[in-house]
Amino acid sequence: MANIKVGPLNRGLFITGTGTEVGKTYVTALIARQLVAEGVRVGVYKPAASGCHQEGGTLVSDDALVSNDAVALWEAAGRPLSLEAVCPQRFAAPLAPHRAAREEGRRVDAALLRSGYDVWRDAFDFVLVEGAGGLMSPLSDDDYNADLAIDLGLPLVVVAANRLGVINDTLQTVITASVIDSLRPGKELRVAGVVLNDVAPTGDASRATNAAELDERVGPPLLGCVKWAGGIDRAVNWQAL
Ligand SMILES: Nc1ncnc2c1ncn2[C@@H]1O[C@H](COP(=O)(O)OP(=O)(O)OP(=O)(O)O)[C@@H](O)[C@H]1O
Ligand SMILES: C[C@H](N)[C@H](N)CCCCCC(=O)O
Ligand SMILES: [Mg+2]
Repeated sequence: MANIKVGPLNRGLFITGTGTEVGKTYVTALIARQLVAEGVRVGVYKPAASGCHQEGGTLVSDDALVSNDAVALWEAAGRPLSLEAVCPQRFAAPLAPHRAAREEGRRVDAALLRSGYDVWRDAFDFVLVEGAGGLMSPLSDDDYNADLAIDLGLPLVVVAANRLGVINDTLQTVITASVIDSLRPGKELRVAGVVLNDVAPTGDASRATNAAELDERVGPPLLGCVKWAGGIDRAVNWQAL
């Protein structure tokens, strides 16, 4: 009997990006809706969100704070569990979460960043985790997004904004992931692929060639391209990445 090598069960993806406002939420919601349509029980997790708004009344605690990202992910996944479970740590200032927390005299709870994933991992077929900002954006006082992705053991999908500069931005992110052991000895991060996303209805001349450039220059596959207000332009088996 050939010894069948069973690889680690890929139970989810960590969605990072070439930065903030590149379409991580938009693309993650597209993936969630596709998986739901395929009958997959999808979990969605936004470990920490900043730039949250308050729902009515005065801001008495972060209970009143709502993350638009969390709402978009929760709706796309069919309203699993609760918004609180989707995003347990919410802050108001449009800053990196650790800074937004400090503005409120609080700290991002590094342990909760990790433990908040458990309920999703244990109860759902596949979990989509959206980071905050890019791979080396701080999450807590002691964590970058990369640190959480390492500890959750999930492969990365890099959402890249389809505009001039995307080649550098994407290569920087992908190369950083590939050499993460130089920052975190003994650790590794795998980039499952890149999604090129139109972040505006119209764009610059580079839009015509960015996909071909990334295909040629970036090691991990270009999984798909997303037009403004569109879907992913090809079939992707997200669970097999
Ligand atoms: N392909 C697209 N079509 C239509 N709207 C888009 C598309 N990509 C992004 N957007 C919109 O652009 C804005 C920024 O996108 P999004 O919120 O997904 O970025 P993000 O990377 O998740 O940002 P953050 O770092 O704050 O989480 C949002 O209003 C989003 O709905
Ligand atoms: C507020 C914003 N929309 C994001 N949620 C947070 C982006 C943090 C970026 C930090 C950095 O890399 O400079
Ligand atoms: Mg987002």
